[in-house]
Amino acid sequence: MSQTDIDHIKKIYIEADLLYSESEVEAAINKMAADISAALAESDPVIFTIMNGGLVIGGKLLTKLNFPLEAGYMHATRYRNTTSGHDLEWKVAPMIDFSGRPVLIVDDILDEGHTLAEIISFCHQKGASSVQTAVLVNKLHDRKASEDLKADFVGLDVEDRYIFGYGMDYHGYWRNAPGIFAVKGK
Ligand SMILES: O=P(O)(O)OC[C@H]1O[C@H](OP(=O)(O)OP(=O)(O)O)[C@H](O)[C@@H]1O
Ligand code: HPA
Repeated sequence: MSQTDIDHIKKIYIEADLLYSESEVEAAINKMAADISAALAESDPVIFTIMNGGLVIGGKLLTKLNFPLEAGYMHATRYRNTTSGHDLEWKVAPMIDFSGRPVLIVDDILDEGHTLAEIISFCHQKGASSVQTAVLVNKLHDRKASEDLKADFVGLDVEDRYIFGYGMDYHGYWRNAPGIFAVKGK
């Protein structure tokens, strides 16, 4: 990246609005972990993190789930480091056989929901006994892929703006931002 581009990326962070501080996000993750444990502890689930955005929430959740489970990842992308969605592109399929087992999909954000809807249908096709979803953030708007599309476990609701931090990127950057931020003017 050129210096001008990096300067732009720095400016995005400096000017962004903080929606949830690190401690607020951590509290939400603790609550998600407790709810997931209560629901899944006895069911021998397979937990798949969706890369790349799920990287932070997947890792943070896993060590708080104190019961037997298998963990893996899938990589699918719809935004490809831009700020608007396209068709879903599969990059890495799951490597753990989950047929006949409950699956929990973990991702950073449920925005329009096309990504989760496709992944849920893929897991059913491949024989999961049940498919549940956990997202750190649900974006509030009326553009969901279908009206009844909701995640089973949600950390926080966010307003209808472009957000980054805790795994969510702005043009590939700031997945590492320690809080949930909204881009100024977006
Ligand atoms: O609800 P949707 O409108 O489908 O958007 C949500 C998806 O978009 C992001 O992934 P992205 O395609 O940006 O890839 P990334 O995980 O590599 O950032 C995010 O991680 C979700 O998987
Ligand atoms: O608001 C967003 N931020 C980052 N990644 C995303 N993927 C879908 N929506 C978003």
